[in-house]
Amino acid sequence: MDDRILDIISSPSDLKLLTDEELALLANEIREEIITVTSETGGHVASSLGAVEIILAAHSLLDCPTDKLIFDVGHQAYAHKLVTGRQGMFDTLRCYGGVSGFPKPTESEYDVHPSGHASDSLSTALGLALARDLRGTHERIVAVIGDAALSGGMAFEALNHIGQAQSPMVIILNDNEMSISRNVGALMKHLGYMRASSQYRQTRDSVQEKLESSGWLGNAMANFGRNMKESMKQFVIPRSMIFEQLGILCTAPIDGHDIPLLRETLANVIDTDVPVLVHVVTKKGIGYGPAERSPEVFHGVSPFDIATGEVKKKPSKAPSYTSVFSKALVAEAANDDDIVAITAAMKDGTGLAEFAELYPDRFVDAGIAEEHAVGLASGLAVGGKKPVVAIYSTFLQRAFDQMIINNALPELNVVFAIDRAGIVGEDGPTHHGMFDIAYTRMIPHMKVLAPSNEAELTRSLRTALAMGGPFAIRYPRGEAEGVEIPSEPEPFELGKSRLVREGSDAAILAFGRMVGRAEEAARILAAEGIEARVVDMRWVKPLDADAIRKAAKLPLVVTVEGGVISGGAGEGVLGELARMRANVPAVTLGIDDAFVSQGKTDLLLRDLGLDGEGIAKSVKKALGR
Ligand SMILES: Cc1ncc(C[n+]2csc(CCOP(=O)(O)OP(=O)(O)O)c2C)c(N)n1
Ligand SMILES: CC(=O)[C@@H](O)[C@H](O)COP(=O)(O)O
Ligand SMILES: [Mg+2]
Repeated sequence: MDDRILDIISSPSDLKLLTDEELALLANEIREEIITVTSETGGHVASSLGAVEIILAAHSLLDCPTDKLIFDVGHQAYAHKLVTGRQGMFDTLRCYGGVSGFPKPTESEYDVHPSGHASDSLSTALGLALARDLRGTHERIVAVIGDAALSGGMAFEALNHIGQAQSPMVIILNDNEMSISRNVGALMKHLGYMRASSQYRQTRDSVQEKLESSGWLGNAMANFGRNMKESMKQFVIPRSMIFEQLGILCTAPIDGHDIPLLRETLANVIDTDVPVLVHVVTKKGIGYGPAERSPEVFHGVSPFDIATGEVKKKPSKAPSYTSVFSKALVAEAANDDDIVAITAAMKDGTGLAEFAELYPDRFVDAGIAEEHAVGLASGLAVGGKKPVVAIYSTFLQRAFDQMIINNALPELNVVFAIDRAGIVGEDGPTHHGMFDIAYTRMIPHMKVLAPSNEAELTRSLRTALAMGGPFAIRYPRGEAEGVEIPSEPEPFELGKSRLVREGSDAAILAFGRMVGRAEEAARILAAEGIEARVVDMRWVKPLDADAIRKAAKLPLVVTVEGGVISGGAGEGVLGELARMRANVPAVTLGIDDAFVSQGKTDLLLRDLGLDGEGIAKSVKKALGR
């Protein structure tokens, strides 16, 4: 590619030298770069394509990094990365050791906070604004937030505070009517109303203009037009000004792909002395046909063929855990009318699309609102239903309190289907499901299952629905193990593990996906003359005390789990050993006290010493071999 404007942009201040036409050319180049790179790396294509002009317009007016540009979720910020000195390494996007898919302060001084989880940008923005006010300085604070992220509880709480605090800041609402799938909720309807009424206002104003300038129609008609305008104002304003009622000035919706209009509007409000919301209407995926046509697919996409938009499928030996869960839940729901499935804006990601299709009345998309989703589940359970709440491990962190107080304390029948448990890969530290073992097992009344393969997953769901009470089932992202799935899954016995392999030199007590790795370790060890017993512990809570007692009779006990060691299942085993006064050396393997970076899951597990080789090495070290 010759003579690209992009290649001479080393910092956002370079954008100030460009005309509107040049900025529009740059937007095209950025789109081409995003599509080229993500076709190899995968990534959040549709949201990033939709936010290019917003980012260029904002950066061309702001003086970052002194001024602050904050991104909600951060999945739309690729253009920001490209104009803040990272285009040279942009082809490493989401790769091991490469550029993060989200804003990351340790990567660039232009990245304000580690984005990844939705709806937190406004709180951060207000915090920055209050800190600025206390300092007595005048930097500009701008937050970019999507229409779906704005519906999250944290964003609502922040709006409530922003309206009261009246600290100057600009909120750019990037309204594309989409979450990952179609956006939901009353706020989304309200935004639609604002868009529609603004279109109405434009038409009405232009009609009025024509009427007023037309001698042919005469004054009487013009006055009629004016009267109509006044009466419509009363109709339009009270219903559309939710933000203004909260004390936040709000612009009429504008086209978020029109750089001159964006720049003009932002220039008008950027030196505001009150909070202002700029309502920007965009199209998710704009500039790339396949992404425009299928924004859900191109929200977060694997590598794809640019010409056709077809996702490059890796050969797989097994279905994904998510799709196994999806089918198992549909099968359970066919026999039990009380089952209700709940997602927090992740219908496709959590595999609930088929359920939603088959049982629309028993499916709830709560929006990006994990706390609410879990609270709602509790209400449904009190009302006699059996809610199954499917949420990614990392996002369920948001609903920790609701799990404890609303669900576990009253011992309600709620099943938490915790998808993306453990290392998830390219999304990196904000998305790894490292904490769910710790945060579920500490909750009284909660039972926790960690299936080690797809057959175990179907049995786990059957067990949870049959046994009742608060139940968590954790399973990982990606391909399952390729074992046969029972057509009639048999429920488990409470707190009973499964012996996978016998051995007398050490016992490896493994949880979930780590069972396969432990078996691999046992094979490596066997080749060196060390016989390790491998136990699929199945239950994180209650732990199988018998299996632990038997393990304590061997020279070494090793636990392996795909989450944090601190507070994890291994520490539960240590507790059992202590209670038994067992005098046996024990090692807990898992994720040490650190966040885990991005990259291919197998690579990250290897780094963590949680592949077969790593586990075998730890066993040998502990045995002094
Ligand atoms: C707490 C939390 N829940 C769920 C998600 C998953 N998620 C990422 S982006 C997204 C949709 C965002 O929609 P919107 O804010 O409108 O931005 P758009 O992608 O439309 O630009 C969701 C549900 C998340 N990142 N964080
Ligand atoms: C930005 C975000 O939070 C989601 O889009 C997430 O990246 C989805 O992850 P999966 O690819 O595992 O569904
Ligand atoms: Mg959106």
